[in-house]
Amino acid sequence: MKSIYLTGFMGAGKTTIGKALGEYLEMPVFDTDEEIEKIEKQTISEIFEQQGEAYFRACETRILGELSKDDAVITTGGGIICRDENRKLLKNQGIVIFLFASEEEISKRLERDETRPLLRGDKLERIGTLYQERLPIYKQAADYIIDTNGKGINEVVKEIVGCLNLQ
Ligand SMILES: Nc1ncnc2c1ncn2[C@@H]1O[C@H](COP(=O)(O)OP(=O)(O)OP(=O)(O)O)[C@@H](O)[C@H]1O
Ligand SMILES: O=C(O)C1=C[C@@H](O)[C@@H](O)[C@H](O)C1
Ligand SMILES: [Mg+2]
Repeated sequence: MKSIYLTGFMGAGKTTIGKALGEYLEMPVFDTDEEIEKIEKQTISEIFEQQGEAYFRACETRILGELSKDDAVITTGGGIICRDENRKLLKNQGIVIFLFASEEEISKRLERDETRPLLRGDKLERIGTLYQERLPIYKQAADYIIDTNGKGINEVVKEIVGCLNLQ
């Protein structure tokens, strides 16, 4: 089958849900952020600090193109849908599932997380601005939308499996 791509805002649970989904479906899982960290031998924060966001975005597009295998779960970085080129790759390469979580839920999940470079400074304000900018793009780039608000990891996995008729 075509690969399953999980998209969504930082903290939507792409990495967490993707790992559980891959186990459930017995499919390999690739995370674009983790692949970039392996290749660059730096954390995402270090790449942003030392090479800048434009460099990170170029790595992200390259990795997305390289991860065009079938039969895999691919979990993406929160900003992947911002580039037109990436949206085309996603559309052509697989099934795109947008993991929705409300701005309030995202703010709660990321309250104590200091690993996201784009949320430095006033975190709630940064989340608010990026969330409003990106929400329509996630929706537009998605084949399916799964609401994760108030749901546990296994519940979300079951919903994805159900909506793809894979159960
Ligand atoms: N459905 C959920 N309910 C409660 N907490 C969740 C849920 N999904 C994820 N989380 C928690 O939210 C935090 C962020 O999750 P995760 O790192 O998977 O997000 P992400 O979408 O991959 O973010 P990023 O775009 O920054 O990579 C983690 O602490 C995770 O345990
Ligand atoms: O939403 C974003 O733009 C990002 C999300 C993370 O997954 C990382 O890709 C990085 O921190 C940028
Ligand atoms: Mg992630």
